[in-house]
Amino acid sequence: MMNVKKYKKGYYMPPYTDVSWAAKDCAEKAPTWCSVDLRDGNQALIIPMNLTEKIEFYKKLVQMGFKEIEVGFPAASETEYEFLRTLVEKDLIPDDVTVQVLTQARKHIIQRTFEALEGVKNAIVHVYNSTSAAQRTQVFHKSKEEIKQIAVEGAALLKELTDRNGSKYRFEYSPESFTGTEPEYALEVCNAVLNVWKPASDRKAIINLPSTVQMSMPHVYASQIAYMSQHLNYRDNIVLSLHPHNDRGCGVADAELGLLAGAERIEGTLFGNGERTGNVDIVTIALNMYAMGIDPGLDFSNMPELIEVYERVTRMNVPPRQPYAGQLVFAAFSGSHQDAIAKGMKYHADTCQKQWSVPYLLIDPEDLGRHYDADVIRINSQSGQGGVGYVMEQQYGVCMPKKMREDFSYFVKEISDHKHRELKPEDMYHIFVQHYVNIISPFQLEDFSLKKEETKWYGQIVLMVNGKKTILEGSGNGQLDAVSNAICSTYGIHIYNLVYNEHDLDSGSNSRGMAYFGLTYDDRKTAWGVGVDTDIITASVIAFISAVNQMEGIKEKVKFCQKREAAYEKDIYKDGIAQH
Ligand SMILES: CC(=O)SCCNC(=O)CCNC(=O)[C@H](O)C(C)(C)COP(=O)(O)OP(=O)(O)OC[C@H]1O[C@@H](n2cnc3c(N)ncnc32)[C@H](O)[C@@H]1OP(=O)(O)O
Ligand SMILES: CC(C)C(=O)C(=O)O
Ligand SMILES: [Mg+2]
Repeated sequence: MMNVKKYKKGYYMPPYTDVSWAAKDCAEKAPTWCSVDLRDGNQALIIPMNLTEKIEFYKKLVQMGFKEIEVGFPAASETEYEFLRTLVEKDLIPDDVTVQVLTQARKHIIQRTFEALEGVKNAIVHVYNSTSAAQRTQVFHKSKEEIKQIAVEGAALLKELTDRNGSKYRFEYSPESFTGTEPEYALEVCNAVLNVWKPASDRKAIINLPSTVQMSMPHVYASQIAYMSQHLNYRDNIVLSLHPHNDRGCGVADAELGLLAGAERIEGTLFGNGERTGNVDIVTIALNMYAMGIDPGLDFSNMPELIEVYERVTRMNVPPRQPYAGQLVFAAFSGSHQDAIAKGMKYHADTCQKQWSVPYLLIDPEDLGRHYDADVIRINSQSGQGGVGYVMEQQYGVCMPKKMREDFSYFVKEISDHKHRELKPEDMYHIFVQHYVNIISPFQLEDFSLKKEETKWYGQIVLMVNGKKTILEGSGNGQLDAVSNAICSTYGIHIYNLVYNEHDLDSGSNSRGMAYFGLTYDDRKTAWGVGVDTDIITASVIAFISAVNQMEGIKEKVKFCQKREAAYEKDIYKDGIAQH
């Protein structure tokens, strides 16, 4: 049974702060990114990554441009410890990359962490303890003062061990469960930690404010961040960091508003892996910036490869609607979207647009290594002629006349609807060929030979008509006209309003041409046919005959004519002698 009375707000609004941050429309530059895939992401996996998998993921993060990477919780397990040792011993930490390690504020855990760090040049040692009202009461059974003391002692030990081994490690403190902590108290604890570290401009401390569990609307978290930003001591020597989780589905909103409110750094994971509903998805925040013209400083140009590595080593899936990354996030199935995208792409190509503004596509999928043909315009029963025409043109160089595209797209949609599935480009091409190209019943072209005399063309057209060889005489203003006149007058076919188009299919001396014919008959019906040949006149004749063959009732009409012809012949050649 659901019982709403069981719940109340678990967060605390901060005392009034300057809210001018809320008037900004977006961050001015990218924050410092810190990937916590190998720690927070890893600790949430059903099977945490093994050493080999962690190394592969780590290398990918470095390759993408991460300069701060939380590589693990070295005191947690042998694998975690060994991983950091491997990075050191195999010299896998570039000079411009800082590895970060997480530790509880407990002496033996901190000591073990420092053992793992032996030989690391640039490190951030990240210590945390929970400060929330719920954890103070239920988990630690300690007063506010005692909890603050845990943080202060942990901070002091970090400083002592760092000073002792002569390294210049940077420090990070997280009041874990910050979002369930009274802001004034979180501030008091953070300031107490900072008083131990006394950060300087050349060795800034990181204060990381996690929405360990997301509890409020994003502007509340942002107000908490603004409050901390405006009241922390040593503010100029602090990097204010966010660590949003996603319990209410607002991780990205928390991060974006938190940046406006004063934060400078974001801890998150690729595709939002992490505890429960995950950590904030760095891909989304970074590409949201990219889409606004802000360089995120991370490289996502081969998203398919990134996804492949991520899915393999974490055994997680990137859902199809995951922003920027999911298989379907650039796909348009619906007709009006496809039409606008196809026209937008053409506009961009024709006018050499520098600024991306194609309708329905927030960014250019090709920037992420995705392809228009395979990823964008996809065909099902919701699609329209714009999309169908686009795919046929891009994939097969088939540029149908506009009216024919309409005819073809309805045909394609109907098939998709009845089969109840998406149609791939090869399916459509197959339908196109079967339905329009070189249709041979009842008429099949065998040969034609026409000559021009003065202004007119005369000659013979050899056809198989329902399998019977038939020679027709024809004349007309052009060769096509001669063929058309011969067939139409012999079989009583009335057509008007021809639509004709042709183009090269391939290049080179042996190139083939494609010709299209649309014939209007019975006032409103149109039949379409297509011919392909190295000789464009032959292609056109085939297209014409194919279109005639597509006319409704043509088979019956031709059969009737053939029967009448046979009867007539029987009549006049009765007994082998001509009667008239
Ligand atoms: C929100 C986050 O993601 S926080 C990070 C969480 N990640 C992980 O925990 C993954 C790695 N952790 C581990 O492998 C283990 O927890 C270890 C090895 C670090 C420690 O294991 P254990 O010693 O068995 O202790 P455990 O983690 O259960 O902690 C329990 C004790 O530590 C105390 N404790 C927990 N966190 C902290 C902390 N951050 N600082 C100080 N004390 C802490 C608890 O109050 C409890 O104390 P008690 O025994 O006096 O009741
Ligand atoms: C360790 C801390 C930063 C954490 O992961 C969290 O609070 O979510
Ligand atoms: Mg976390």
